[in-house]
Amino acid sequence: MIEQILADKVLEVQSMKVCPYKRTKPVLKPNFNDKINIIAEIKSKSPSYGNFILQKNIVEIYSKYAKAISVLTDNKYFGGSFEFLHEISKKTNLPILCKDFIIDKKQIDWAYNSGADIILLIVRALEKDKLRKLYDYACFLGLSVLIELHTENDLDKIDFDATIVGVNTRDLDTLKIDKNLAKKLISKIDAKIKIAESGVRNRNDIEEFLPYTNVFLIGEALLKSNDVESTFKELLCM
Ligand SMILES: O=C(O)c1ccccc1NCC(=O)[C@H](O)[C@H](O)COP(=O)(O)O
Repeated sequence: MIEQILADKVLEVQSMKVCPYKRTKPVLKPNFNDKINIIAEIKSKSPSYGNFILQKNIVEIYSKYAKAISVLTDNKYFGGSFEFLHEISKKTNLPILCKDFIIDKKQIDWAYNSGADIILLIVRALEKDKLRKLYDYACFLGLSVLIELHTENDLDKIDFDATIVGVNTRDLDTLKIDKNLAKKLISKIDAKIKIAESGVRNRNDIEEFLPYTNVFLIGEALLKSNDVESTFKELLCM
């Protein structure tokens, strides 16, 4: 799956124009100092789930309970766009994570100007040198960077001091969730902020990861909920 996504991304990047937006607000730094911290994700669809029906007041609810909002900007597989991120950034005071398959500086410029505060770099998607260059460029713009790992091999590509490191429980080829592999990997990371990403659906999943981290990137459980506030309360143990 990931090979196809990346091949499509190369074509998308080649046809990218200059971003029409100009960033006006300062870049926000995420704060994950609560007992449980949720980065709540907005996407219209995903390859593993299908289509989501987005509630009208979703940004408002997320802003009440989450510590940051993750916005998918990939269009083909997740139904997102930079325009969508730009609109969301105008409606919240939370830091925004631009979640995309970033392979080029141009995408970082779009993320920055559209209002993102954090970008995602997926280690599996990048050569070691490219990963470092994109990381340095995002830092130069003042953005935070979430470095995403899937396997232990990914660790070999990180020769810099990554502050925010996430472990995605979803295998990018099969799309299957493996929480045990993720827990093993997360315990090997020495980063200031560690994030458990994907497949966190309920309070039990949170409890399972709490010995390893207290920051969670959650999309599906919130997006398919009929009562998003109650789902937040369950996940946050309120
Ligand atoms: O979610 C997918 O189907 C997917 C497929 C291929 C590559 C990436 C994919 N997901 C990206 C993510 O990392 C998740 O959107 C994010 O961690 C939230 O996960 P979830 O809570 O399971 O929606």
